[in-house]
Amino acid sequence: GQKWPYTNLTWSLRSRNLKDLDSYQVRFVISKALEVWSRHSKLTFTEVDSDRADILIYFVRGDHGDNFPFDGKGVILAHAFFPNGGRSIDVHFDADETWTTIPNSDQGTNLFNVAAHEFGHSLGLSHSSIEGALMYPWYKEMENGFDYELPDDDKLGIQTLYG
Ligand SMILES: CC(C)C[C@H](C(=O)NO)C(=O)N[C@@H](CC(N)=O)C(=O)NCc1cccc(N)c1
Ligand SMILES: [Zn+2]
Ligand SMILES: [Zn+2]
Repeated sequence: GQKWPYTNLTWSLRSRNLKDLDSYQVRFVISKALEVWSRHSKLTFTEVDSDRADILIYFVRGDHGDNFPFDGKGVILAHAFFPNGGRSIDVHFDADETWTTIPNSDQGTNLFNVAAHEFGHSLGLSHSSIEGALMYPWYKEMENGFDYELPDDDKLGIQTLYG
C-alpha cells in the first residue's frame, strides 16, 4: 500500500460553513486526533491555511464529487483517501451526521473518534480485523477522551509504515 514519502505532514480544514459546529473546536479536535498517531511514530502534523496542504479536510454531504456519496444521517460517517505519493489527499466527514466535539459525549457522533480512524487511512492504514483496534471497520466509543491510548494493533501498523 501507499505511504507518505516524508513524515512532516501539513493539514488544512477547507470547509467553512460547519452548520452548528465551531470551526475552532473542530480544528482542536483534528489536532488531537492527529496526535494519536504522532505520539507513536516519527510523524509530525502542522496546520496550514492552504489548499496545497498534504491532508485536506472537508465536511460534505450526499453526492459530493467523488464516487463515494454519503448516506445522509446514517452508517457511513466519513471516508479518507490513501497516501498518493506526496500529492494532497482528502478526508471527508459526512455533514449530515450530528457531530460532537466533546469526547465521550453521548450526544451525537464523536468527531475525535471518527477523525482518529480516518487519519489512519490518510496515513496508509487499511481496516483491521482486530475488534478493539482503532482501524476496525465499525465505530465504537473510545474512553479516556483526548488521552486515548492507541491499541497495539494500530501502533504496530503505524510503526511498520513510519517507524
Ligand atoms: C466503507 C467505508 C467508506 C466505511 C466508512 C469508513 O470506514 N471510513 O473510514 C465508515 O464511515 N464506516 C463507519 C462504520 C460505522 N458506522 O461503524 C465508521 O464509523 N467508521 C469510522 C470509525 C470511527 C471510529 C472507530 C472505528 N473503528 C471506525
Ligand atoms: Zn468523499
Ligand atoms: Zn475506515
